[in-house]
Amino acid sequence: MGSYSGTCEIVEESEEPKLVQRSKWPYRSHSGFGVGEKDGKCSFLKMGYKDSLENDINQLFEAINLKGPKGLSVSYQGGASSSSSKSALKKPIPVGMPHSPRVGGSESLSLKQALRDLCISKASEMAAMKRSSMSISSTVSEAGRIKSLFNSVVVEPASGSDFCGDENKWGMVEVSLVPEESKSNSSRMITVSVPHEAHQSKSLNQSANSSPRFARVRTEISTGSSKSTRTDVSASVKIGTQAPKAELHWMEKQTFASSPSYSYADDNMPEPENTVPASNTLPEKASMLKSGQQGRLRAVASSSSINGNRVSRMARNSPRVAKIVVRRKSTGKKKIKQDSSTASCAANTFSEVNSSLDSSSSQLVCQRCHCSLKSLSNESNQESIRSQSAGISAEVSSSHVNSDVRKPPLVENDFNKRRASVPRAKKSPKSREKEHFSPSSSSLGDSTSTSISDDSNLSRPSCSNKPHMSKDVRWAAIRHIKMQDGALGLRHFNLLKKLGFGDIGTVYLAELIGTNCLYAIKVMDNEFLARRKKMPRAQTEKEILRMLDHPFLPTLYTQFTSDNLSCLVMEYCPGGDLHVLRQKQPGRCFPEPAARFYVAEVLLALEYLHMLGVVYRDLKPENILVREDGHIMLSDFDLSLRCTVSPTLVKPSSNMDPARISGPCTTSSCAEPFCIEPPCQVPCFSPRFLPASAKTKRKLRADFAAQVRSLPQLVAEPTDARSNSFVGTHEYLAPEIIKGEGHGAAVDWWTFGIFLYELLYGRTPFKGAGNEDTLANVVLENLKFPDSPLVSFQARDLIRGLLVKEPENRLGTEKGAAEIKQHPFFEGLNWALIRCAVPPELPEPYEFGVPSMMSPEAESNYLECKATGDHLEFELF
Ligand SMILES: Nc1ncnc2c1ncn2[C@@H]1O[C@H](COP(=O)(O)OP(=O)(O)OP(=O)(O)O)[C@@H](O)[C@H]1O
Repeated sequence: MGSYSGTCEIVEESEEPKLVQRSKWPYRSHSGFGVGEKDGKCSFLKMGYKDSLENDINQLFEAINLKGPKGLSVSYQGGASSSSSKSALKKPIPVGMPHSPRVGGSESLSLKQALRDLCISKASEMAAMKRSSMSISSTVSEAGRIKSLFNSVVVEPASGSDFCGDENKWGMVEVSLVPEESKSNSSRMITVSVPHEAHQSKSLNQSANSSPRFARVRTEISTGSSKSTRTDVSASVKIGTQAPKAELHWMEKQTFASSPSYSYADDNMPEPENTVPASNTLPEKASMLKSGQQGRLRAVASSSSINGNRVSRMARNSPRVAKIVVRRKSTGKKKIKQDSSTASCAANTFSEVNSSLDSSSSQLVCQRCHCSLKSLSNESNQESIRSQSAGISAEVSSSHVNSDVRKPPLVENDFNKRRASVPRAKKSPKSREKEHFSPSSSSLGDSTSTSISDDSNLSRPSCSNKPHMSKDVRWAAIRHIKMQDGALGLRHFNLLKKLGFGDIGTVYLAELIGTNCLYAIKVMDNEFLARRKKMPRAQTEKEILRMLDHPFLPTLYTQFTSDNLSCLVMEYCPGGDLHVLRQKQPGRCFPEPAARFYVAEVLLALEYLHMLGVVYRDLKPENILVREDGHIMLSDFDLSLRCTVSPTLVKPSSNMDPARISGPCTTSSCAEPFCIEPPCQVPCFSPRFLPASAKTKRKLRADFAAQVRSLPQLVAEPTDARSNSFVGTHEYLAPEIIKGEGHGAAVDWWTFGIFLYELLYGRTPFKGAGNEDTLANVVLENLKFPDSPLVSFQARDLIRGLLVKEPENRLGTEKGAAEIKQHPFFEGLNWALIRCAVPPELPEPYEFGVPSMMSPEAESNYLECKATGDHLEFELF
């Protein structure tokens, strides 16, 4: 058919094999290969132009004469006609070159005339042909698409396999993706077009599955000789050696392309037949890709997910683009599992990241192994990288397939390996330590069910869930020990001092050995708790501590069980508690500004707890610890009540008690905050006369506050939580608890009022001679304020609003902490920045750090647990 590569043939549809056998028209692929049809072997036919023309005409005559207008089929034929399938004939086979009749202009007139006559006389056939030509046009675009991808894939016969014929191997060939230059240099390559769209590849996949002959296409994209990103794509290309069409079948073998260093095999996928081993795959092409030459096919993982069941990949070719989107199961684990080089390579990558971050990071030097612990800023950076990798919504653009590295979660893997190699013998033989996971979690189940292995702990460090402490080196210290020894136990700590004890345990100051990091460890004897039926209290405390992430609440770094002792490793507060601190104040009470500061921070902590569905119930100065920086930390949650919270929008009630919304001296003619006008009934601290402008400003602020109070309020605190437990401390018990009427979050506002009262006056308001008297006073006695010390009207007004005996009328019951925050006692306070405010001065310098009485060098600490009455005593010896 002349020298053109590619032919457009009009062939008469035939179901008779013999007719097809007669049709021996050669065809040529544009690469110069011809495929004969009979024996299935490749034949390279070259014909002279004239011979070819005459042969064509003869064949045409023969075809026209022999066949009636049963229907004509037009086919861009990639091979000789096949008798195998009628349906197959209906689909044109694309061949990648222009199609034109081979009839030229230099033939003899008689021949031309004969042809013309033939055409005229066979008008009916032409009509049929016209109908068929419509299908040609509709299929040309598809053919073009197939052609484009066909061109992008170079088919090379696999070693030992015959492209055309090896029936034993079903005509399987290896198709490798190579740079364009490689293709042009190869004289044996056949280009194959692959449809662009995923659904097309899917349909082709189906059709190819039913075809007997197909070629497997394996693509490999390498980024370097040593570190290769390999994308194995299994494609089946039905070559038209027996049927006059080609079908393509693409099946992604591997979808992992997040790093150029990965090599991966998927267990779920059957190994393709006749695939070339990875080592045989085009190293020179890999280097070409590396040097910037664009491969014919570039893999784009557009949205692959390691955890989900969806992995998408886009294969691009420039300028021809082929997209292959494959949905398949998770592959992430396997890539790590099955290729250790992957892990090591990624570890290198991470070490590079680490080194780049080192300069800006604070370091903690481990005294034991002399390695440095990076601050959490590094950890969080790495964490973000890990999570990016772990998420594997990896999109490796075609232009960045070699450089845009998605890092895998190899640190975890690395750690897991190290952990696996940590011998159990490293642990103390007498300790039976069981590690628990301590991140804040929305899960509120029991600790055994929520405890997570160390692996999970490290892959998702607790600090990542506690942003306000994310820079804390104590996280890094704990994690370092865990990575080093696999699990944390009491043996890792030097217990330096007993800080105190309560109903369910003893709290020790402890140093994590080799890190200079101090912690408060609450040690609880499980046997003792079980015997005294206090296990639920311990459990409640653990669960709540795990949830917390707030500047005025304790951070739980980790928890573990060691020798049947439950240990909670928390933030250490060196400033003592407010009860002790108050005793040290002149007059045993705090100045009002200091009291205001402390209650404000406590209010924020309570508000946060309420929003988490925790009613604290045990507010008292003993449970308010002072941090090193002077800010507070609310501790001790074993009496807390867990409940659900359903945020509601509360409109202002029209008949609100004026006492609850009173501003500064609202009933007085005086606008002074601390005036001595009779209606205020309180002496002022120091009479001041403000300039008119200040008065105006104050008035405006009061008006604005009133307007704010009149707005609807979103309440996200428990308003209907109920409990009948008799819990708390006598002097702090709310009337509804004493009366056993059932109580809810409002009890915290009662205790908040008692707390403020105690800070300001140095004693609680209803204290009696004994506990019984105290309880009776709480229920029956009216609130009274002593004459001294002097306390502002606003403070007393707030206390009055809080210590309302009926909980439904109590300040805070309706709108929670927001209602209390708006009280004039807190006017001008910047709630959002109070954590940055300068705290009240401590009465005397506190001894921060390690007490000298106990040697930090004492490495062999043992706990002795003594139960004396209802109390546990743990002693060091
Ligand atoms: N993080 C900490 N930092 C410093 N000291 C602490 C810390 N936690 C607790 N303490 C001290 O330990 C003492 C006992 O702690 P805690 O009250 O939590 O034990 P408890 O058994 O829960 O007590 P309770 O009987 O109130 O339930 C406290 O009074 C406090 O002084």
